[in-house]
Amino acid sequence: MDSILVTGNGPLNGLIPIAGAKNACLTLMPATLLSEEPLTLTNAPRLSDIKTMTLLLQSLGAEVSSLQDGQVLAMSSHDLTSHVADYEIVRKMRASNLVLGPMLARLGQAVVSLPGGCAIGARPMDLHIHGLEALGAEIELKDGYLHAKAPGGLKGAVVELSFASVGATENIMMAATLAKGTTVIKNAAREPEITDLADCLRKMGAQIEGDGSPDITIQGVDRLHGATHQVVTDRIELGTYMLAPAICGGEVELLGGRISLLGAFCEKLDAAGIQVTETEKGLKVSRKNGRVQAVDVVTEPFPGFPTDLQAQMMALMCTAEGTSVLEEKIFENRFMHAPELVRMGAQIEVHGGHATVTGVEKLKGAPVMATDLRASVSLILAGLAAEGETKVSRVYHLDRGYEHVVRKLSGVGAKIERIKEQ
Ligand SMILES: CC(=O)N[C@H]1[C@@H](OP(=O)(O)OP(=O)(O)OC[C@H]2O[C@@H](n3ccc(=O)[nH]c3=O)[C@H](O)[C@@H]2O)O[C@H](CO)[C@@H](O)[C@@H]1O
Ligand SMILES: C=C(OP(=O)(O)O)C(=O)O
Repeated sequence: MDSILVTGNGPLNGLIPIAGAKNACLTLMPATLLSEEPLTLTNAPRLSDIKTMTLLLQSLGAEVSSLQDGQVLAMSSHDLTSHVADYEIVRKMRASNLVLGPMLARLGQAVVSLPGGCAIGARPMDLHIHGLEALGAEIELKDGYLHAKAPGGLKGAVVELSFASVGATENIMMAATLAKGTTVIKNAAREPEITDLADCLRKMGAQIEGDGSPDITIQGVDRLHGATHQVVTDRIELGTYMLAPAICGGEVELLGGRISLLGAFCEKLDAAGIQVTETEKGLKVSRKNGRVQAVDVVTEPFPGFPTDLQAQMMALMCTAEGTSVLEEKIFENRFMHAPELVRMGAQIEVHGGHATVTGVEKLKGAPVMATDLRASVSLILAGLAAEGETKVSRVYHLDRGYEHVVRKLSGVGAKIERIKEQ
């Protein structure tokens, strides 16, 4: 298993290109199942999760080719040969569940392994199931698989989500594009990835309004056609790399970045003493002056502070002036990075869903272990600001969501290398 070796090396300066969004691409790819005609995605990120989704779609009979160094995904679902999403693939990646809505809509049936819990939380699928049942699907759990069918086709309905789940909104929205009549999703998720999916579906002929607001209306159509779509910028990769000059000093421009993608994250950076300026090419980030100030953070659905940036923000707070409280309201077990940061000299106390961080002058390098995707990058950020060497093991988590981390960070002056281990 490979590891990443980081040595604290002072301020960072230069440019970092931001990739297309993993979480957008993982819902855009299953959208190909809605049409017999080809769907081409440009600006796809080169990540292991994208490879996993490629394998899943191929196992269903879709053709998926990765062109131009993986940045273009050319997909066709003309002849689907299976409607079963196998446990062996689904267990590797929860987002596999996003084939459920499209397969049900196109084929009238789908068998999808229930993903089960993961390190950050239990993550049930009840909202996906209730939403699809409201559209007329019959769903039962057998042998660990969701068996879904809609023999008479799906019918539009009003679906009120008790929580603005990203995945449930995506599954229901995709299914509703081919349902008969009108579907309204109330309390829908408003994340930029939802709007990106709606944009792509509209290019395929879907009739969708209201994405980006809590009420999305979908007028079902008989069929969708092919399209080409550029994947939106990855706001989580963007936010992660914005924190690099915030932690280390210096000035970094994030190519492709936009403030509108970041919601409350930018407001918190401003309050912490970080300057963010929109440029023609992206966002420029530097410290305003002096030490970063402690700020309190509560994770919430978009446009609130994203849970996927909580671990990275905690790394910043570890050396801020004062005490901050980070409250995790989306996932019940998303503080596993805290004990690893403590090994680097951070002062953090976790009580339930709250972590209290008292800033120290300097972190110290240490061997640490990545426990999930965002935890792994938070340890790298902390390592960049620490004295000495930090070795982050289990970096396969990192490969799920960050392409070319070593190249991108060494490009702005960081001392970072990947160590290949047998
Ligand atoms: C591939 C992808 O896009 N992943 C993102 C997506 O995950 P994902 O779509 O899984 O996240 P959700 O918005 O669905 O989950 C948010 C909360 O709702 C709960 N819930 C969800 C569905 C359900 O049927 N029942 C239920 O109780 C979950 O357990 C969790 O506590 O949004 C999360 C929240 O922004 C991000 O952290 C993930 O990076
Ligand atoms: C939690 C994440 O991903 P997933 O939903 O695929 O587990 C993430 O991207 O931080």
